[in-house]
Amino acid sequence: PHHDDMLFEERHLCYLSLLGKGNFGSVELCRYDPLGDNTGELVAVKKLQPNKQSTSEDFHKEVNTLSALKCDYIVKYRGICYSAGRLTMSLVMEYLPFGSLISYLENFCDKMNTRRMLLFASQICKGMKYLQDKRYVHRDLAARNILVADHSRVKIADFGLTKVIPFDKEYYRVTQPGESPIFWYAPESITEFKFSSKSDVWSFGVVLHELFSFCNTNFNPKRLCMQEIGHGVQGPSISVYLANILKNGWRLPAPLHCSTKVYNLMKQCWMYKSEDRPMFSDLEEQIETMIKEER
Ligand SMILES: C[C@H](Nc1nc(-c2c[nH]c3ncc(Cl)cc23)ncc1F)C(=O)NCC(F)(F)F
Repeated sequence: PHHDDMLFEERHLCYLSLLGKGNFGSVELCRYDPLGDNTGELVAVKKLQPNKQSTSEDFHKEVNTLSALKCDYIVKYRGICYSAGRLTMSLVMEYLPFGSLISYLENFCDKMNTRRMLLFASQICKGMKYLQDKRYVHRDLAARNILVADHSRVKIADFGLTKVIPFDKEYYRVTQPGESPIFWYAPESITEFKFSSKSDVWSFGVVLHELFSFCNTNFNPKRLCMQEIGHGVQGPSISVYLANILKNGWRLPAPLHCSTKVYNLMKQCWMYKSEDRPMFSDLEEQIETMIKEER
């Protein structure tokens, strides 16, 4: 582990509440209180329950991924907590009080405006550009995996599916899809399990759609795609239908009150061929320009 990681002693980690569950285990809100006087800091503790989907090797990979990332727009890794007898390990991260972007948009809808959405979008671009420069592919970029630090700062989180692209390739190919968020996936990820920074760009376009739909559950990507595919389609054939409608040019419709310029940004991210999609640096420039033009 890196020199500035802390080793958290389990006896000083006080459980406060369950924040949420993933396909790896759960994330709990705890107070790290070595003085025992409730003055300790709040932390988010990711407990690993090795199951069929994720093993402790995956866990170590996530620790190595997270501890190498130092960016204002990526959730901060704080250290590790070994449980008694070192049977299970926990990943300790900073706690962001406003929670995921999904819950933030539901709770602070009235605070949202185009300017703030574009600010959040540019910060996600900055975080993704940082990841891309380190040849990381997130593979699960979605509003549910963006955390809100305060009313003007968001951070990318949940690096459970992140992979490093081999030095001699431009993409990462996974073997089997597992629990895939296919409605956020680029066509080449659905049909060939290929992941690259350009497939992350596609997912970023879907996050833009979620942002500008105010994460309105009636317009979430899964529901809109299933409406188009037909609710009668079930199970693994959904990805075949989804790949087909995307190949035939269907895309998520423009969210209500979304400007043409913002929808064009999404459509650039959803170009069928990955090489026709912009880089995160291009997207960041376009968004910065749009922020300046916003009154
Ligand atoms: C499984 C965990 N789920 C949840 N986490 C939090 C949360 C609030 N504040 C937080 N601060 C640091 C962390 Cl790591 C999580 C939270 N809130 C609701 C959840 F359902 C999670 O990690 N979700 C991915 C992401 F972090 F991106 F939201």
